[in-house]
Amino acid sequence: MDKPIYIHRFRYHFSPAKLSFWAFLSLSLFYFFFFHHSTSSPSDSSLRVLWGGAGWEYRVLRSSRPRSRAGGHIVLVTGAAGFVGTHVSAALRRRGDGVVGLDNFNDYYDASLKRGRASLLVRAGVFVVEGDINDSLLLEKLFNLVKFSHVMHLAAQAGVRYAMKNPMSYVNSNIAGFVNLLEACKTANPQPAIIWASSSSVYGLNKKIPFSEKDRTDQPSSLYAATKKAGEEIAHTYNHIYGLSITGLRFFTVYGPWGRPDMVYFFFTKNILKRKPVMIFEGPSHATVARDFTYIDDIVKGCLAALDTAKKSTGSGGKKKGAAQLRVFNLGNKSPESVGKLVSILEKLLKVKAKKIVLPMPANGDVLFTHANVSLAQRELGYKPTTNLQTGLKKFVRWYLDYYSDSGKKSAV
Ligand SMILES: O=C(O)[C@H]1O[C@H](OP(=O)(O)OP(=O)(O)OC[C@H]2O[C@@H](n3ccc(=O)[nH]c3=O)[C@H](O)[C@@H]2O)[C@H](O)[C@@H](O)[C@H]1O
Repeated sequence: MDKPIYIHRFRYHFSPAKLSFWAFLSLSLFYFFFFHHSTSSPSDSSLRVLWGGAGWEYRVLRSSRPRSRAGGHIVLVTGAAGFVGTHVSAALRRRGDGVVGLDNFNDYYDASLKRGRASLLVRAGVFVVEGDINDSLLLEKLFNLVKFSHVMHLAAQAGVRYAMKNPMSYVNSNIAGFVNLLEACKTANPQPAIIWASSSSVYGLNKKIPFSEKDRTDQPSSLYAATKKAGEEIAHTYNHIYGLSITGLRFFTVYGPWGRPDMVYFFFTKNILKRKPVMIFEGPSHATVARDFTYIDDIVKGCLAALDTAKKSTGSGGKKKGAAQLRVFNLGNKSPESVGKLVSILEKLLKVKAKKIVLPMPANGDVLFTHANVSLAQRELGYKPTTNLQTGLKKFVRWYLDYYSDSGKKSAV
């Protein structure tokens, strides 16, 4: 008996070879558009472009959703794979805010540490977009996709001494990148409120201690400090012209687990463990060099409080509708300690005697002393640092030993 005609037609169209071909083609197209499709950025061909596509948009949107629909901020965190950025992103997500991270994963220091932090964030439910704050198209795309209520801007070229080696990286990130971000924020609808990382280094050669927000900041001693000071002036302009609500936070030498390997507490730990010498700088006439070392958990609390107390920006469509909030706060520990004391705490925690070399501080942009007056932050943000250097370093050392324990895989750089 003849088979019905439709079965022949079926066989003709769906022979095993053709079926495999079409299946392969559809899967490739799906994979390409969902995971790999990226948009090119003509604005700067040097920027690595790793964003765009339906899958990427889906991840951005999912990450931006607050846990509960009622309330909950929607925050873009720049520098999310950085030291402070990771801790702040995780804390925001833990309490239920929607968080989208952004980071260019540059190689200023060991990028695998940044990848490790980003993996932590993925597990916490935060998607970190790989891209640069200088990429206007990317920022435009993100602001079109998500109505961010806040931007926590922590992406920056950090480090005081590196500014002598690579000055332009400070200009690119801390000035050009900041302006590019503010341009995107000013045109966004709604305009987000911005909280951003300034630095204790803006006090520069200021001699009055403890440093208060009212003290002079017109004598930066490093290019890093000068770019952060420029950021504060730029913030003033965007607040004044466009009604952006902006809060600058002057961080004082932040340290802790998942910290930055270019900072003293981190590479001194590495050197002590490897029985290599540590250089302790001293000022003229053997003056002690000291810092108001501030533990990361205290900084995170300050960042979240600044975000929670930020008023809305007043502009829309790039136009100011009324005066907007402009603030700056010190976030320090109120309790400076000498670098020598830091070394003696590390020696005890690591149970290794350090090979100390004391030498005059080179003319590298470092200042002798920092000490925060945090009474403004205490009054307005309820900021109250609670971790002393001994306790904070203990937590850092515990993390360090654990993270670098399988030293075959990771090596501190
Ligand atoms: O608060 C800030 O705004 C800045 O804090 C941090 O800068 P600093 O306070 O300079 O911290 P860090 O490098 O750990 O040096 C600590 C001390 O060790 C001394 N120092 C340095 C090197 C050395 O070999 N020996 C030494 O004694 C050195 O003279 C200094 O006194 C951030 O890096 C910076 O990005 C910014 O956020």
